Amino acid sequence: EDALLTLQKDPKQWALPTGDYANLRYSTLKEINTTNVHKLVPAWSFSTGTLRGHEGAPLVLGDVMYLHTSFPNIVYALDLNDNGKIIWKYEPKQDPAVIGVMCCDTVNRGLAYGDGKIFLAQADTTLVALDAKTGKLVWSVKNGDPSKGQTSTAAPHVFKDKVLVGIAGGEFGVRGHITAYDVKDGHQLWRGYSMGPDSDTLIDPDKTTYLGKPVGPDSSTKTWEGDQWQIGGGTTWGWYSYDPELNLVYYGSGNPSTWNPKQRPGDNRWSMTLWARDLDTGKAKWVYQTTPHDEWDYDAINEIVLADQTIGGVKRKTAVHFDRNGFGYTLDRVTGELLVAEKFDPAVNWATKVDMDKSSPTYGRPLVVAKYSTEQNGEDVNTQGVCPAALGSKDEQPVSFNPETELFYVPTNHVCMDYEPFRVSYTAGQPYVGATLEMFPAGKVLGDGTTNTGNFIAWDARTGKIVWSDPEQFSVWSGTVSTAGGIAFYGTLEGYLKAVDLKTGKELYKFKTPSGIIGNVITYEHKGHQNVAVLSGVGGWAGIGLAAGLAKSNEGLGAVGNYKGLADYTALGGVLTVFALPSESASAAAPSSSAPAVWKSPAN
Ligand SMILES: O=C(O)c1cc(C(=O)O)c2c(n1)C(=O)C(=O)c1cc(C(=O)O)[nH]c1-2
Repeated sequence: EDALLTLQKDPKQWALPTGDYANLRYSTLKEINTTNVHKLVPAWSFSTGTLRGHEGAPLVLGDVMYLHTSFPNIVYALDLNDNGKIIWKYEPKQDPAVIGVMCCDTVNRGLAYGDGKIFLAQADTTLVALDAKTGKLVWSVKNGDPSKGQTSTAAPHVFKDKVLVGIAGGEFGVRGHITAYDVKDGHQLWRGYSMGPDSDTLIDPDKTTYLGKPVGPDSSTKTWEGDQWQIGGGTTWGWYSYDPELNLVYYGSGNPSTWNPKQRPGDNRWSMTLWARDLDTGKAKWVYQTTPHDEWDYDAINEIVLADQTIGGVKRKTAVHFDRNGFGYTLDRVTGELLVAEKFDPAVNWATKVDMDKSSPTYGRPLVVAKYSTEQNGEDVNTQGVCPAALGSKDEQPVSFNPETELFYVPTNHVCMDYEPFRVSYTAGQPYVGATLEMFPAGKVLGDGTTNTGNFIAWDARTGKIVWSDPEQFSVWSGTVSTAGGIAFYGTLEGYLKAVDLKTGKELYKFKTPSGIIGNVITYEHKGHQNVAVLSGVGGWAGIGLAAGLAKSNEGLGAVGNYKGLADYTALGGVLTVFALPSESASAAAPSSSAPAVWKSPAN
């Protein structure tokens, strides 16, 4: 029996960092709906005590909320019955040297729960299991080595009786892997690398498939020159999903190292790859590489959402993925068959399309436009006006799928770049980047007079079409939740929590929180009433200028110039804000026996 599976079906709680195994980020709660959401008010708030970027979201289990922070990754257990009074606090002791090898701010994407424990993957790659009741350390393991550039930013994911963690450090030549540990005592069960010999990747040459065909022996190593795969990147710092019926885990691997494509001939498999692995053995069932031989840093780590949809009259178990490269992919998650691949950002110009002709030698591959090929233009040549920019048409900020509208709600970037590769040599623990970038609004390339660097869109993954698109001044770097109340919530880099109508995209509510939002909105129920919670705290790659105090336009791996306007709207600081309807409208909307007391001051 899988207790977590039962727990995630209860909309009163938010038990997984992704909401549920499928990563739908959908809630059946509907007390807050299209007609009353404009009345939403902050009920209580909590300063996390750290300043830099706050990604992810708290967990809610019963009357307790578990909250994490940016480095040094403090964990709080907060009492929901007492406006967030601290039940316990855990503060890891970590060597601050790790900050120097974190590429994109000192973010952490959150906690996981299972077997009575709260799991934290610290920046220094230590995975700790804390007693959920007391905060006492139960066990800890080292998953990597920061002196080699290995760090942790992703949330751990508990699937059944295993806790899965990834590794970051693609800009330091780290070879990516995903590792499963036993929730009980932390002993390692399996580790699957993104690249290397079949015994490392846990690929079976005869059984693991790529677009329906077995991959054959040495499918990874033969696409690299010599032993370059050993420093090949393909890190695993995104969100993972799990299908209990198929017993398969889904996730994506990141960019090949270095960013200079000339230095690593070949397809660089299996970087930039969507993976389906057996939860118990780690064995790969299928792989699909979105960007073979990456020339732009289009990591494929973005989440894979498991939604069941009817496509061409056939009911499918689909896997939907919005890649950094600007294509929205729909695959059959049982077989890895490619069903749809279309651009979800109108700016995308590096490829004309993904070849969908099964008889073609380039089947399943993007058709690259020569002008935007940093490989063809070569080293020390500035390839200009490539769309999207390295941070993609979407980065790690997760989408939501709404089963009622059958649409995906997608936080996107609308940013292009100039990209100049240069030669680098590898030294363990030193940056191994190999390109300089400059980023700017996509309108500069499109020539349409627009200056927005984000859009919040609704997407139909059955056809690969944008249904509506709301421009945002800045990239939408916050994750989304959608509800049975007909609303999607997301945050903006200026700091607004927003609610929009699922059908039309019409803005129904906004509230300016204390700092820019790069966290993911969640919703849960407490004492009979629906609450919405979000972490503010500007940072991440988009907010790195503010978070790390950088000012030169091409600093922060090229992001600083593009987002410099943020300083006119917001400043640093981690704060959780919890929203609810005021008591009169809440009772009118949904009569309840329990007292709607969350927004009353403790004095009442
Ligand atoms: O290659 C890597 O290992 C790696 C790690 C991370 C990270 O751990 O945050 C990011 C990236 N790459 C990256 O390419 C990227 O766009 C990015 C954005 C962010 C963020 O939190 O805003 N992290 C990362």
